[in-house]
Amino acid sequence: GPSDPATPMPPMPATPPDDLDSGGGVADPGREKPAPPAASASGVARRVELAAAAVAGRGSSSSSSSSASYSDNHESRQGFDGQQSWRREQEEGGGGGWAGGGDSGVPEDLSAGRAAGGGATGVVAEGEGGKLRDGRNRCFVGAEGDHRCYPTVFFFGTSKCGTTSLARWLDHHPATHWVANPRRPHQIEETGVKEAHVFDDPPKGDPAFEEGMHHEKLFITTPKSGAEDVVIDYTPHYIAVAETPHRIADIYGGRESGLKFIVTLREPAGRAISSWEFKNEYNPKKGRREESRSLAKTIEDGGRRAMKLHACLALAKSKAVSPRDRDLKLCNPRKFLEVPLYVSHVGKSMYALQLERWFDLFGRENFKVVFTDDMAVDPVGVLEDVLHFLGLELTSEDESKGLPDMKGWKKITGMAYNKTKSKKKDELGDQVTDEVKEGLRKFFEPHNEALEEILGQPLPEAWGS
Ligand SMILES: Nc1ncnc2c1ncn2[C@@H]1O[C@H](COP(=O)(O)OS(=O)(=O)O)[C@@H](OP(=O)(O)O)[C@H]1O
Repeated sequence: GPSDPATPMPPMPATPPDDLDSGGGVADPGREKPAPPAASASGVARRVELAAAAVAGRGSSSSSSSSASYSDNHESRQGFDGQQSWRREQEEGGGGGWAGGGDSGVPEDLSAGRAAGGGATGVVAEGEGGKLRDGRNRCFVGAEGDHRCYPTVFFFGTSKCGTTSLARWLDHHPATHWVANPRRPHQIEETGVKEAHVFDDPPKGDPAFEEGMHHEKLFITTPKSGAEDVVIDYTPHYIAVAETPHRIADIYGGRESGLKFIVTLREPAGRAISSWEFKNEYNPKKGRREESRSLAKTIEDGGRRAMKLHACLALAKSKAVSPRDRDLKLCNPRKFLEVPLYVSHVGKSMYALQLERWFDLFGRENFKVVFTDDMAVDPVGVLEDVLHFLGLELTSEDESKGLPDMKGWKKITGMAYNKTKSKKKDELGDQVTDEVKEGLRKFFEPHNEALEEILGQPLPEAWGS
């Protein structure tokens, strides 16, 4: 992995400050995507009420700061800057938002254009971009006449596996569009990558985000896009949350839904250490480090917990427990691993346990697995592979279908993000001994074997001990 000095890494000219999160929606100022199609008269069925547009117009001003440490940090639910103003607006009934009138604001039937909820109006595109599980169209036309499509691609790390780099590389392709974060509705109008967090955990006690409101969240966070575009929900943490694949399947259906998934994976010991380093940071809002355990303690705790989860999953298999009961009840990681799951450094590196849920629901064939190792060695090749998986090309003469030349891509993929600073590595280096690293790698050996089996492809050689 990239922490291994023997592995060549591309130059990292664009390393952002540590606190620049991958969810900040940092748009590349030099890059403009071609405008998505406006609603054409022929593509328009009828006007419907779209409360979402009202929400989009009243984003919280406090949440646009790029220095907000946001990435990988939501389970804490404390001190989230956008949340308070959001809730206040909900309580005040501000502007007939999607929660207005006791209705979610999502039209009951997008394709039929039936009115629902509060004040704004919009138009529905008929029959483009496929259907959701309940028969609604995946694409619709917003209040301002712009065309929007729900995502059909989910890109979830694991975090610390180079997800930010790959997402930002992909963002340079003109056909990619990114789902915004429902707690930061202003992001809908921004271009650029942001972590969506539509299908993971609702903040506790906020009625606007209670369980079961994922459809509504998706509806308000869907970016301007055409049916031919690739709309991506990028949320590295999804892999860890057992509820997430079930929530997605409830809306889209399973294997037959046509959804695609991108998953980046890194040698698990290296990932666990990077995750521990990342969280070993003083959080001024909390007045403490998010992760205060020593690395050794993390490994001991995490290993013990992870093995219990492993045993539960084996039991569920032997008793033929349904995937839903297994994931949501019997073997929910929250019962076994560290909560918040963001500090489950060992548990989140047990990729097979997590991917099994996704493969069961959506089919292995719909997943593109990217090894971080390959991103370091052949970034253009990795990106091309991912783009092909999405039905896209690196280059095209048509500016809506690719970049004009390879030179652009070489430069773009030479950028690597979220590298742990050497100052921090030095500070924590005493704990990251060869012995600890070797111990961790040994621990993960059987899990890597399980991973190789469910992936049906060999793991990078560098993962071996
Ligand atoms: N191109 C490329 N090739 C190989 N490795 C890379 C690349 N880009 C980023 N990185 C390394 O990935 C780590 C950050 O991963 P993420 O962006 O997923 O982190 S985060 O979860 O979004 O915070 C982080 O690892 P550590 O430095 O070990 O912490 C980065 O150095």
